Amino acid sequence: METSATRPDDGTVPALRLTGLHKVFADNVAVDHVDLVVPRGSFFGLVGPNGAGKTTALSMAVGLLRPDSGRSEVFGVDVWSDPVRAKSLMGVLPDGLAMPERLTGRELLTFIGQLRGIPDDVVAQRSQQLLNVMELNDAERTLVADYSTGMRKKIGLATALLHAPRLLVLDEPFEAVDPVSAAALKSILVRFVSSGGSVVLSSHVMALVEQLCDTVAVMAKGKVVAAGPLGDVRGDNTLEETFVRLVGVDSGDWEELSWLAS
Ligand SMILES: Nc1ncnc2c1ncn2[C@@H]1O[C@H](COP(=O)(O)OP(=O)(O)OP(=O)(O)O)[C@@H](O)[C@H]1O
Repeated sequence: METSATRPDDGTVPALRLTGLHKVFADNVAVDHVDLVVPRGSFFGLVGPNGAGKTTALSMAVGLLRPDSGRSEVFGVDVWSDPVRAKSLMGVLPDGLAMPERLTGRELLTFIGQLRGIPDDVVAQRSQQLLNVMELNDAERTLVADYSTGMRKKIGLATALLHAPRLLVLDEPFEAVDPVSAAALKSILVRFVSSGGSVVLSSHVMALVEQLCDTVAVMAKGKVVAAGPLGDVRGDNTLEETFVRLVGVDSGDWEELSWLAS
């Protein structure tokens, strides 16, 4: 049988392929046999309500959380059987990224660059450029421990980009990022895709996904309920309308909160 170690990347394998990915926490099925294909060169948006399983699926996809079953391949390389090679191809911004808190932004980039085996002069040059673009220059002498949530997202994205990956997997990259920084991040990601990179991001902001992404998947209760090119998934509706139709709205029992009425 052909293995990921031998399968050549002939230019047609997808950037990311999830096959039968499954994860149960106690008796809670967080991700339920998910199949997903992220075409190379696509800007892929993963949406779903709170608790749908997005973070769990992405964590398994990038090798941070071991699946109960199923597999994840990055450009044909199995993330769990060939993690070093798979991780060299992708940059990851996980949810709640744990970072060495007692390093400054520049020190963190230098540290990550050394771990990645990138030559020192290249790390220094790329770090400066990333700090500039992320508008973290003023904060380069600030310890990560003292960064705001949005600044942590930005330095996290910088660490994900440092080794020039071919695929970026970003869990809620715009959460807590101010509009000016968000515009800068968007333009970095758009340029990354237009130069041949592939991006997968999760978000709750439908307008942002519609603006950036050409391909989307909607998750609900651990399953993928729709996936494909944005235009096919939303049809003549907005993504938000499609999302609400697919996921359903549970408006709850307002009577329970009658004490709120003045
Ligand atoms: N480490 C864990 N231990 C136990 N249950 C977990 C764990 N991580 C996630 N879950 C559960 O798995 C389900 C999916 O959670 P997940 O965080 O993947 O959803 P999500 O779609 O990313 O949600 P959100 O949009 O709120 O971030 C939820 O029911 C959650 O409570």
